[in-house]
Amino acid sequence: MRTAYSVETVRAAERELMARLPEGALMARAAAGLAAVCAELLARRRGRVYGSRVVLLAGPGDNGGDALYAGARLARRGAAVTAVPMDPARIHPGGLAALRAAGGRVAESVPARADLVLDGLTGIGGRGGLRPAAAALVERIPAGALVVAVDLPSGVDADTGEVAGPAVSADVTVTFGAYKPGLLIDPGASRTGAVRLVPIGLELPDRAELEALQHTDVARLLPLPGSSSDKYRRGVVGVVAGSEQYPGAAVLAVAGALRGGAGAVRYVGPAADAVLARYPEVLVGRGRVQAWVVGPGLGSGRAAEVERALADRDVPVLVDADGLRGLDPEVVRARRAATLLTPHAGEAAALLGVAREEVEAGRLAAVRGLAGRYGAAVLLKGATTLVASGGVVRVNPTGTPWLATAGSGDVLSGLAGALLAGGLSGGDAGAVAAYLHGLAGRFAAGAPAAGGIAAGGAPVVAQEVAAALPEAWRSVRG
Ligand SMILES: NC(=O)C1=CN([C@@H]2O[C@H](COP(=O)(O)OP(=O)(O)OC[C@H]3O[C@@H](n4cnc5c(N)ncnc54)[C@H](OP(=O)(O)O)[C@@H]3O)[C@@H](O)[C@H]2O)[C@@H](O)CC1
Ligand SMILES: [K+]
Repeated sequence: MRTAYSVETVRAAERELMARLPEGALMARAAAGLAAVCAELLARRRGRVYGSRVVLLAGPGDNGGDALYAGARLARRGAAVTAVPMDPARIHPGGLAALRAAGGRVAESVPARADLVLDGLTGIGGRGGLRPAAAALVERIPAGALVVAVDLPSGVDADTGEVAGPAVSADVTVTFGAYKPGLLIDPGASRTGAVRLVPIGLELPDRAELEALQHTDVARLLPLPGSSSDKYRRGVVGVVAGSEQYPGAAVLAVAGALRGGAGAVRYVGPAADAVLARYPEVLVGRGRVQAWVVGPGLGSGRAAEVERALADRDVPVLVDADGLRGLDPEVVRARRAATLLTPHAGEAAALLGVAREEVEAGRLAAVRGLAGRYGAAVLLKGATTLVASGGVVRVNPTGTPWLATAGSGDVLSGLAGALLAGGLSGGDAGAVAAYLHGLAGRFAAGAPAAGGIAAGGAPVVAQEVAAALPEAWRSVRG
């Protein structure tokens, strides 16, 4: 499990550790780790550190101090290091002295050429969008320079990933002691480049503010058939989806459910012919199920079917797409079995009564808000999909922009429904489904399976994502 901790938690751990260590020891650890990553990047780019041009954007706080101490280490290895303070009257005194002693210099403006720029303007002490003096330095970062963010890209909110105004876009982010939520959640996550964690000895609580499942966590959660399993024990998923206008949504939700390990899928709705033509194994009509999936492609005027599924209070229900329209929090709160809501930003905005942009800018607050309001698990789709339930938020690390394609969400609904039917809680079903769905998207696109938002690959269609789900299962199970 990858975990991310809030600024408050990191600061508390830092205080506890500092009390036991000589002054400056923590910053020295951070700077040593930061300099080592920079040296590695310079060696890869230029063959050596000696003679490379390094620029430090130095803010007034300890983030600037980290950059200055790391710069001093690089200067001692023969790099030409220039620090540019955001405010010449406020620069970390110890860091400045160390840099000068190592032969580094200070300039008022950003040099026109650089191999590497260290962004030490603001770290976990940054608030809101960058102030004009900081933004002016960021604008002058020379083209072609590698940008390494110190702790986090300046202008990104460490706790939420919100970006209010100008912010740095880094190639690499070197973060200290713990991941911060803002490094894993968009829009901040798309500013970090590759994230490298430098351990500095912080002792952190077991419960993190944000979690990201890894292969082994998903493998542990996957419901697998045992020797005594029959199709009912593996779980029957009821899919209430599709309409005359959108029969494809039914086919894709059914595809996701079948590939999600359901023992059987029961289809209810007007698209039975289309479903059966593709999947003759599907049962048609109402009957006993272990989980319902309601909403994909329903169109309007079908609220009664959504209410009927939710009224079955002891059967888990996933509500997606058209099923989310006007969803009553009281009805959901009254349920005993798991409820998983899977909105995209627009649907989440409608449920919260805010603008879509507000959800996109504050995804963490939105997913928490919805989970709290409905007393349910909520999966907020997006480039970094978030799943909130019972006070825990998980961010999906396997997403790929190729999944932003028509019908991809229908496959996800069926998949998560099958996991609910297999006995997973709403939060686990959502997080595991997002993980497998992201991996399948990457496999279908021919993109790398690991790493941040994968850039490689080619366009995919939703059917291919469903078809790649078995490969995702196999890769997770190892
Ligand atoms: N915690 C740890 O374990 C360790 C922490 N370490 C390091 O310390 C960093 C935290 O340092 P920090 O607390 O000094 O805050 P920091 O991020 O430098 O920013 C504060 C300064 O920025 C300014 N400022 C604020 N907003 C701004 C804006 N929008 N635009 C422009 N300026 C803005 C603000 O100005 P003021 O409000 O005072 O006018 C203040 O002067 C942390 O990220 C890590 O790098 C490591 O060395 C060791 C282990
Ligand atoms: K920074």
